[in-house]
This record gives sequence, C-alpha cells and structure tokens, in this order.
Amino acid sequence: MREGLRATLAVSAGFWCALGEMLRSCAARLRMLGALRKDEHWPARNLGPALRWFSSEKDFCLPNPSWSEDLRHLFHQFMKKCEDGSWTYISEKEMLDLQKKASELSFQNVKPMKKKQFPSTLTRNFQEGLGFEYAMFYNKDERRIVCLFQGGPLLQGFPGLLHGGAIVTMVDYSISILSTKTIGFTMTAYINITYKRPIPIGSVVVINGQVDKIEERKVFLSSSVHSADEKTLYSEATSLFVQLNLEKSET
Ligand SMILES: CCCCCCCCCCCCCC(=O)SCCNC(=O)CCNC(=O)[C@H](O)C(C)(C)COP(=O)(O)OP(=O)(O)OC[C@H]1O[C@@H](n2cnc3c(N)ncnc32)[C@H](O)[C@@H]1OP(=O)(O)O
Repeated sequence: MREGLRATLAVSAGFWCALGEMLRSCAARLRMLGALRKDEHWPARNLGPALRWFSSEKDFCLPNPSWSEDLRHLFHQFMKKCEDGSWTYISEKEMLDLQKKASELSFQNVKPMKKKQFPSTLTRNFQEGLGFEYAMFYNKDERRIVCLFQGGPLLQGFPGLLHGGAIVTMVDYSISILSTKTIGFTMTAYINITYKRPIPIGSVVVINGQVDKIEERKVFLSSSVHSADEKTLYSEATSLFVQLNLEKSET
C-alpha cells in the first residue's frame, strides 16, 4: 500500500516538473516571438541598461574600477612592453574598426543589422565588471597576441567558476583578431579546447595566442590560458581559421 502511494507521488511529482519545464520553455519562446514581432531586427528596443552600445566612444580596454590589482598590474606591465614598439596595445576603437569593416562584407542570406542598433560584440554587452573585462596586446613580429582577462559573475557556470563557453569565447575572440591581423578577415573553422583546471570567477587569466602555421588561406593557431602568476595552466587550444573567400561569400 505504502509502496503504491510512494510510486503515485513520484509519478505525479515528475508530471508537475515536466509541466513546469514545458510552461517555462513556452513562456521563453513567446517572449522571444513577441520581441521579434515588434522589430524584425535584433536587439529588441528595451534590453535594459546592461549594454555597452556600439556607438560608444569609450575605450573599454582601459582599466576601470572593476579591475583587480592583478589585472591593473599586468596591464601596466604590457603597456611598458609597448614602449619599444615590440608589442602594441589594441584599443577598443581598433576592434570596432575591424568589426565595422567586417560588417561591410556580405554573407549569403545574411541581412546586416541596422547601424547603431546593434551592440559592439558579444564580449562588450555587460555592465562594467559583470562580464568580460579584458585588454589585448599584439606582437606583429612574433605573430602573437596576449589577452588579459577577468571574467565577472554573469559568466558563471558551476558555482563560483567561469563557464567554459565564456573561456572559449575569449580565446576565440583573441586569436580571431590575431589571425585577422596576420592575413586579413578569417573565420573560425574549428577550435579544440582542453579545460585542465576550473577558473574562479573574478580571477585574472592570461590568454596567449600564436600563429603556428599558415597554408594558403588556412591559419593554424595554438593558445593557452594561464593564471596571472603563470603557475596554473587552465586551458589549451588548437584551432584553424580560414581566410574569407570573398568571391564565394559575396554571392
Ligand atoms: C574579431 C576580429 C576581427 C574581425 C572583427 C569581426 C568581429 C569580431 C567577431 C569575433 C569573431 C570570433 C570568431 C568567430 O566566432 S567566427 C564564427 C564561427 N565560425 C563560423 O561560423 C564559420 C562557419 N564556416 C564557414 O563559414 C566556412 O566553413 C569557412 C569560412 C570556415 C571555410 O569555408 P570556405 O568556403 O571559405 O573554405 P573551404 O571550405 O574551401 O576550405 C578552405 C580550406 O580550409 C579547410 N577547412 C575548412 N574548414 C575546415 C575544418 N573545419 N577543419 C579542417 N579543415 C577545414 C578545407 O579543407 C580547405 O583546405 P584545403 O583543401 O584548401 O587544404
């Protein structure tokens, strides 16, 4: 009798959970459809204050109050390395200029978003300190890029830890700039990342990317993610970027 009651309760709890999940997913879809109906272009008008808009003139790669001591220290170290010209600081403006040029390329079946309506890049759509805080430095002769990165609480995966998707986003974004600066506009064909140790939210990591080999339109790169003191290797990745074949994509 008691067994029967327990089984009935388990089935009914399962039913209510499944129903709840279904209703939540329907509500999310309806919200999305509503937003889409209002305006065929993303983003919907009222995405709230947590966005740094494309039109902003501010250089978000410079230190702000959310930066930890470690991030400031590394930033100033790299700025010093820039003095002899071996390394160059990549400003937000330079990244936006690249992006603007990229938005002029036409891809099959892709409608460009209305100017000024779209946010700068995925990595800049968060309020100061909550998402991706970073600065990048480029070494042309060594074909290397360094990204100093501090991931905020909105990038959480496991409690207190950075989501792997946020880590690979920052790796991909850094080496995408490196490959683009090396041979012109490229796209990620693959990126294979190995996560070796979890990264605590708010800690500072150093992403090192380098070009290993170029074969015609293909750029092979490798990258690593270390702690600021270089003692911990968090992740390693190998990737292929392919230079855009504009004749093909213009069709
Ligand atoms: C970001 C900074 C700068 C820019 C700012 C912009 C905004 C920032 C945005 C941040 C952006 C962040 C970055 C992002 O998020 S980029 C977004 C994520 N990536 C994509 O969506 C790319 C989707 N894929 C494609 O569009 C095409 O497949 C590409 C363009 C990659 C190649 O298609 P295409 O038609 O052009 O070339 P092809 O097919 O003739 O192949 C050519 C050669 O490549 C070899 N191959 C191809 N694929 C693979 C593979 N998977 N493994 C091994 N090999 C592969 C192939 O065998 C051939 O080799 P070979 O036979 O000649 O030896």
